[in-house]
Amino acid sequence: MISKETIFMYTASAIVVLFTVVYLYYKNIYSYWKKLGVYHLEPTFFFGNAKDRVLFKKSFHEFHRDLYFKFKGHRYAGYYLGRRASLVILDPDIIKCIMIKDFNHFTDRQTMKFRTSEYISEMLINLKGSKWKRMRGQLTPAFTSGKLRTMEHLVDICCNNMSDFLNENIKSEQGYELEMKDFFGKFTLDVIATCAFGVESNSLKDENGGFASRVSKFASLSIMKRLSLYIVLLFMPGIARFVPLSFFNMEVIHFLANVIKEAKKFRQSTGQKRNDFLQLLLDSETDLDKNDKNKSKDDVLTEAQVVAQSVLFLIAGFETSSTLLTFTCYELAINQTIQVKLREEICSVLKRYNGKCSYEAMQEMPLLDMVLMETLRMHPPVAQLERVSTQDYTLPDSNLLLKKGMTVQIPVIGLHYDPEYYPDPYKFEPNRFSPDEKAKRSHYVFLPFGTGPRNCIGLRFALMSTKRGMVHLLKDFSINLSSQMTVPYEYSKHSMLLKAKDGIRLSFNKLSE
Ligand code: HEM
Repeated sequence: MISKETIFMYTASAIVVLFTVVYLYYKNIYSYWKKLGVYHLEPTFFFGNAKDRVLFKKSFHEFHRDLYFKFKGHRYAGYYLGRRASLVILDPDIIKCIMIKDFNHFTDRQTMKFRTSEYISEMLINLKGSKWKRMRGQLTPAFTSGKLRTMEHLVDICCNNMSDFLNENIKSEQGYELEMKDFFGKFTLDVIATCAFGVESNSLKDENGGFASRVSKFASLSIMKRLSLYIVLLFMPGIARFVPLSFFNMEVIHFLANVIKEAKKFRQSTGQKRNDFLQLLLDSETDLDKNDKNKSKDDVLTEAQVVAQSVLFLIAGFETSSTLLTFTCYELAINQTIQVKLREEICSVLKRYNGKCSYEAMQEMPLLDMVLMETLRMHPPVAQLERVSTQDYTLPDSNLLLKKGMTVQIPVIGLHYDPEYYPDPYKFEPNRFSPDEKAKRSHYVFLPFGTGPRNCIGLRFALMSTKRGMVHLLKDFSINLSSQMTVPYEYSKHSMLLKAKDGIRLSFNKLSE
C-alpha cells in the first residue's frame, strides 16, 4: 500500500514539473522578439502585455493608443497579446508596403475559427486568400458610384423620417434630448435595410424599436462569454475550432438571417426585382447567367453565403456609420462656431440647388467633408487594422524576416493622435483636412477605412449616407450638449468598438425660420 507521504511527494513533484514546463514554455515564447532583436515591451507571465485589456482596465481604443506611444520613435515594435507575438508597424512607408505594394503577402486578417455558424465563417471580413478575392470581386459592383446614386432618394426618405421625428418631439425651447448612438443606430439601420435589401422600416417611429433594438445587440455578450473568448483567443487559440463561441450574439445573427431569407422568398415568389445589393447576390446565387462559359461553379453563391454577406453589411455598416454620426454631432455641439459655419455652407449650397440635396450639391460642401474626416481622426470606430503574413516576408529596409502566419497591426488610433502628423491632436480642427494640409502628410497616417485592396468596401456608401444625414439635421436643427453630458466622454472598457461609457447625450432645437 502506498503511504500518504508518498502520494504527497508524487503530487508535489508533479505540480513542480507542471509549473516548470509551463514556465519554460512561456519563457521560450516570450523570448521571440528578443531573439529577433526587435524593440518590444517586457511581457508579464500569462498575460503578455495585454493584462489591462483582459481585465477590462483600459478600453480597446486607449489600450492601442497607449501602445503606440510606448513604441513611438521606432519604425516597428513587438508585443505579446497573451501568448501571441504581434508586430506593430509605425512607419507610414512600411504601412504602405504591407497594405498595398506587397499586399499579396498580406491578403488575410487574423481570424479565430470557432466552431460556429456558416453565417460567420462565410462573411467577407473573415474570408482568406483566393476565396476572399473571389467574393470581394462579386460584391464590389454593388458599391459603384452609379449604384450609389440610385440609392440617394432612399436615404433621403430615411432623413425625412428622422427630421419628422425630431419635429414631433421638440415641444419646448429647452429642446429635445437624446442618446445619440441609439438615435443614429435606428436611422442607420433603416438606411442600410432599405438601400441594400428593400426592407422598409421606420425604426424611430416604432415605439418598441423592434428591429433596431434587436440588431443593436449584435455584439452584446455576457461577461462570461466575453471572458471565455479572451481566454481562448489569448491563451488557447488552438482549441478555438472545438469551442462553440462567437464574437457576435448568435440570436441576433439568426434573427437577421431570417429577415434576409423572408425578403428573398418574397422576391422569388412575386418575381419582383430591385436594383439593390440583395438582388446582386440573388442573381449570383441562382446563376441567371448559366450560359456564360466564363462562369465556373465557384462563381455561384450558396444561400448561406448570400445570407452571410447580407448580415455582415447590416452590422458592419450599422455600427460604424452610427458611431460617425454620433461623434460628428458631439464635436459640433462642443464647437459651436464650426457648427454655425457648416450650417452656412449647407444652406447656401442648398439655396443654389432650389433646396434639393442632389448629388452635385453634395460635391460642393467641402467643410462637411472636412468635419467628417476630422471626426474620424479623433473618433475612429476601428482602432487598429490587422493583416497576417501569408508567406515569409522581409520587412523593407531591415533584416527582419516575418515568418508566414505572423500578425502585423496598423495602429490607426495612435497615428491619428500623433502630434508629429496632427499638432495639438486633442483639438477638433477640420482644417487639417483641407487639400493643402493633406498634401503635407503621408496618406498612411489617416486610416479610418483601412487602405488597399482589403479596405472598407462600404466607404463610399457610408460617406454618402452620413453626409446626407448631417445635411438634413443641420439645415433645420441646432445641436447642443445636454446638461447631463460630461466632456470629454469616458470610453467604454467592455467594447472593442468605439463607445462612450455613459452614452452621448445631446439636445436638438428647431431653428427659427
Ligand atoms: C463610417 C463608416 C465605416 C467605417 C469607419 C468603416 C471602417 C472599416 C474598416 C477600418 C475596415 C477594415 C479595413 C482594412 O482592414 O483595411 C472595414 C472593412 C469592411 N467594411 Fe467598413 N466601415 C464603415 C462603413 C461600412 C459600411 C456602410 C459597410 C457596408 C455597407 C461596411 C462594410 C465593410 C466590410 C464588408 C468590410 C470587410 C472588407 C473585406 O474584408 O474585404 N463598412 N470597414
